[in-house]
Amino acid sequence: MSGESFQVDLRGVVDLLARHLYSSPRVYLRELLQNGVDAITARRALAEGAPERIDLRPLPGGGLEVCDTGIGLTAADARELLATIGRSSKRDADLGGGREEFLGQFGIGLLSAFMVADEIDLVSRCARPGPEGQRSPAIRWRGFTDGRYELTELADDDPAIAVLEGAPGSAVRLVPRRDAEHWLAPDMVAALAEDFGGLLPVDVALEVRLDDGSLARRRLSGDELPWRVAYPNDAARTVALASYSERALGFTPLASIDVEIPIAGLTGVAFVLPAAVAPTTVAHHRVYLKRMLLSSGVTQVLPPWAFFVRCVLDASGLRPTASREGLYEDDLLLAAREALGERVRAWVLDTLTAGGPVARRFVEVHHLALRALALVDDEVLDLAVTTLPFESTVGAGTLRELAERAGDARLLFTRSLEEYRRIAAVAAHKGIVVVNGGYVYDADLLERAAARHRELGLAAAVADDIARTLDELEPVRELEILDAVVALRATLADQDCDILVRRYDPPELSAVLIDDRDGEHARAAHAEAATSDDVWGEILTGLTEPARPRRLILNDASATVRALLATRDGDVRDAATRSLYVTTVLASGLPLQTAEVTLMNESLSLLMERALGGDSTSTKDDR
Ligand SMILES: Nc1ncnc2c1ncn2[C@@H]1O[C@H](COP(=O)(O)OP(=O)(O)OP(=O)(O)O)[C@@H](O)[C@H]1O
Repeated sequence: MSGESFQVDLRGVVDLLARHLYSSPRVYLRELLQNGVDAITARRALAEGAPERIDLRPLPGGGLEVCDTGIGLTAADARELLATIGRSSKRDADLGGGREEFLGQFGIGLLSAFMVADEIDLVSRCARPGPEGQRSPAIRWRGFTDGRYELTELADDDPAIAVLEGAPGSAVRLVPRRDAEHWLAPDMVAALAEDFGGLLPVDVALEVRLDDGSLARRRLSGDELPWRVAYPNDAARTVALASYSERALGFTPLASIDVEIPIAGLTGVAFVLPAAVAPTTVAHHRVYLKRMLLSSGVTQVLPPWAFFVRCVLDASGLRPTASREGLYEDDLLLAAREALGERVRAWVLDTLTAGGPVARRFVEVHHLALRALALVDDEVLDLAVTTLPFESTVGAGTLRELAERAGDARLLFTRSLEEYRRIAAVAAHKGIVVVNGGYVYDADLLERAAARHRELGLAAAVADDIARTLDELEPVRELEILDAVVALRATLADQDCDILVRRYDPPELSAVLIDDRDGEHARAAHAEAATSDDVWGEILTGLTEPARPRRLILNDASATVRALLATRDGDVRDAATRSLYVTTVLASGLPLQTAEVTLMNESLSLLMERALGGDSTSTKDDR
């Protein structure tokens, strides 16, 4: 069998890797810094005290030179490593992954420079001595976008060597590509270097020309990880971390949570957002790998429920993807994500258990997050019962507080906002405690709380719960309005809605609607009524028969309803009944059908005609 190699069109590969792998040309600087840092790491493995410096030098004509005090390259290295795409000195041949101490591993990083440069010109001298102990000769390697390269060994008197200042190391010079000059401008270089390399442990500096013409180094890196700095006390640390969050993330945190996951070589801080965000928000975290910024948009380090924190992390054990803009989804990342989630969760539990101002503020701002978490986490649910506020007919309160208010009675909850609206006004006046379960997560949360905390006496409200809030009329009054009720029922028969009259508070409320389209509640109430012989049974029977899906329950305490029941004008009575029906449907939060809108318009027209027709002349006369 004869082995043949792929024929590769270099121009295509260079273009593909340089321009389609990375999301922005800005990463060119990160790749150059990374090569410098790795070269320095390799050199320090040879000679402990070797200098650790990277100089960024803007060139006249718009180019940029990046000089490092690293291991350097021999001509053979350059031929093998720089001129072979995908070849890296930093890969672990046995394990396939990148070697622990280095940032790079794929052997493609240098190509990213072609996003901003037409030519990469590298001068280098290897720190490793030759076979006879002699100093390695300096080399010059020039690579072009079309895949050509030139490699020369430099004579000791070659002026190109001057840049190395007689020491080992490398100088990479970029000749700007047309239209990409701004990526190489000094301010841009400083901003990129600070963003990517601000936390690097090596000395990265930009060369700047001072007013007197002399050159100076503006240091851009070397900061200790902010969470690793030794502060005089906890308060000073809190202030420093808060101000770091302002600079790096753009907000003053409500709290900060230290995180450490040894298996991933990970340390950092999770900052709690000071304001609420939608639960659908995808959280972006700032992740460093071996203190080089991977990306400020990493989404994979926390579980989705932790949308209320933003992390700044540094990890040595996690692996980057080839574009180095995200993390490779391996078992270690999975374990790290779980551990980080656990850490944030533990903070939530500790904070809520301890109480105090941070806990109060957290519940106030991030109650949605807490509800989301309580849905999937029993321990958080237990705490939520005593910390999370719910809206109810007796005001806002935690479930524990509301259960106390309900006393021996059941603590009811509705599964939707509409249901709550329908039931709330009447229940409030009766002192019945009903919790609004209509907001995001709440219905499911209340169901879970009801099942896990039976001591709360929490139960979903059904139609007969509403029935219990309404008083029967005196028999005399029943008789009095009998004919009127029959007429009213006839009016709404074509709406498939029954009419009943009860007396309840508040008197301003003319009617409530029981909407029981699936009929389940009605059947349950009916069955209950059939087996009970007390007065409730009768009321329930009254409410559930005939079993039309909707029942409009008029309030005999309302002046409007009393007037309606008393009127002898059939047209007005019909129109008023229909418009009362439609407004009650609306007030219940139910959608209006086209037929109902028509009904409303016709009824209102008639009522207005009657009202205006009677008044128009007298109004004039009154003036
Ligand atoms: N400044 C430098 N000093 C010494 N060697 C270098 C330098 N820059 C590049 N090299 C060598 O060239 C090789 C290829 O570099 P390149 O940036 O393309 O890939 P890499 O850093 O190995 O991996 P990655 O694709 O993950 O960045 C490196 O492995 C390294 O051996």
